Amino acid sequence: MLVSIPQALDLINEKVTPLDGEIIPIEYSVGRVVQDSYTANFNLPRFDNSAMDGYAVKVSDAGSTVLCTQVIYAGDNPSIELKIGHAIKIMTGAPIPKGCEAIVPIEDVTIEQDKVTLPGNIKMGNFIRLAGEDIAKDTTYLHQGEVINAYTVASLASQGVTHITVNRKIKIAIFGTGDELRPHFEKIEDHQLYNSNSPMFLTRSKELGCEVRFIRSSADTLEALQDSVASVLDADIIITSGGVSVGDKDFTKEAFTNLGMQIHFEKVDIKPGRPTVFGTIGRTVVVNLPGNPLASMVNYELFIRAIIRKMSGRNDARHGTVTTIMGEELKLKGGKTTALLGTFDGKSFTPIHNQKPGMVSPMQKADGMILLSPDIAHLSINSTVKMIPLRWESCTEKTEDLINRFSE
Ligand SMILES: Nc1nc2c(c(=O)[nH]1)N[C@H]1C(S)=C(S)[C@@H](COP(=O)(O)OP(=O)(O)OC[C@H]3O[C@@H](n4cnc5c(N)ncnc54)[C@H](O)[C@@H]3O)O[C@H]1N2
Ligand code: MOO
Repeated sequence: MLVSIPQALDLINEKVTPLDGEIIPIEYSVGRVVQDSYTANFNLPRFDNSAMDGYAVKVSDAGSTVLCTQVIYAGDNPSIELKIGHAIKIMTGAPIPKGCEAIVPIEDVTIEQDKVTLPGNIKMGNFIRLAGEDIAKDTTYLHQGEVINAYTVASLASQGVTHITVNRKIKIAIFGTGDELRPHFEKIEDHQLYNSNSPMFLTRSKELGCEVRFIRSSADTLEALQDSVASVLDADIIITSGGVSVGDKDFTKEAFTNLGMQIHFEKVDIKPGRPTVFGTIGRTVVVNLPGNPLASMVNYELFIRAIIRKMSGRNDARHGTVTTIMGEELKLKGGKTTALLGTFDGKSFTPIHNQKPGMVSPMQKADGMILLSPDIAHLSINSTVKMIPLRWESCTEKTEDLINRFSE
C-alpha cells in the first residue's frame, strides 16, 4: 500500500501506543516523559519574603529617620512585628515580619548607629516576594506527556518531589542486511562496504533517549534474517535497513511477514525512501528502511522519530516546523514528493548541494529538512519554506551581537 507522508504519520499515530511507566528519582529523569500531572502541594515561595538585603519598613515612614535594632536572616522564623517609626534589617530570602509594607535596599538608606534615614518615596509592596507568586498551591506545574528538562527538575525539587512516574525507556533493536556489509571495526575487501546505517541509528536512537541493542548485520538469506528477527521480538521497535526494494535478495519484508508482521504501510510517496515499511508484530513496532544511507536517515527522522515520541507518551508527538526562507535558489526535477536536507542559520534554509540517496556525507551537515510537493520544480531565493528541524541549535564561529537594541 502506497501512502502519502501525512497518511504515514497518521497511521503511526494511530498504531503506536505509549509504553508502561516506572518510578525514578528526578535526578535521573532528564529527557523522560511524565505519566502523571504534578500539582503544587504548597505555595512557592512558601511565605512572603524579602527580594533584597535591606530594611523592612512602613510606607508612611518614607523620608523620616526610624529606629532599627533587630535583624531577620534567611532561615529565621520571626515572631516580631514592625511598628511605625521602626525598621527591621532583613536579608534576601528572609521572611518579612508582620506589619512590613515594603523593603528598602541597603544602598538607598543612610545609617547612623541604630538610626536609619529612609528615602522620600517608598512604594507599597516594593521588593516583597509574595507567597505563591512563583507556583501557587494546587496549580499544575507539570503536565502528563511533557518531557523533563533541567528546569522541570528545578520545579519538582522546589516542591520537594523526589521520584516521578515516567515512561520506561524504549528498547530498540537495529540491524542491517546485506552480504556486502561488514562491521566498521573489521578489515574489509575492496568489494565490501562498512555498515554505517546501524551505528548511525544506534547513535541517533540513544540521542533520542532510547536503549539500543545493536545487532550488526545478518547474512542475505531469508532464514538468517528470520533467525535474527526472532531473537529481538522483545524489543519495542525493530529497525532494519536494506533489502526492501525489488532485488533478488530483498526479502526483509518477507522475513517479518513470516514472523507475523501486520503491515500498515509498505511504500511512502517520498523521494528518497519510497520502499519504507511500517508494521507491527504484537506490540513490537517494525520499520524496514531502505539501505541507501541518506534515504534511511530521512525516513528515520520522519517516521521513527515520530514513533519514538508517541511511544514515549509525549503529548506533542507530531512534527512541527519552523517557517523560514530559502537561502538560495533551488531547481529540482519535480514530479515527486521530495525531502531535501539543508543547513539553517536561524535566518534561512540552504539545501545541501549534491545530496543523493546513497550518500553518507551530506547527513552530518543537515540542520533540517524541507518537504516539497511534486508540483514544485523551482524555489526562488527568499521564498518562504517550512522546515522540520533535525538537530538545530544556534551557535556561530564569529562573535554575534546578542543584545536586542533600540532601532527606529
Ligand atoms: N529496480 C529497482 N531498483 C531499485 C528500486 C526500485 O524501485 N526498482 N528502488 C531503489 C530505491 S528508491 C532504493 S532506496 C533502494 C533500496 O534498496 P534496499 O532497501 O533493498 O537496500 P539494498 O539494496 O540492500 O541497499 C541499497 C544500498 O544501500 C547500501 N546499504 C545497505 N545497507 C547499508 C548499511 N547498513 N550501511 C551502509 N550502506 C548500506 C547498499 O550497499 C546499497 O548500495 O533500492 C533502489 N533500487
Ligand atoms: O528513494 Mo530511494 O529510497 O532512492 O533512496
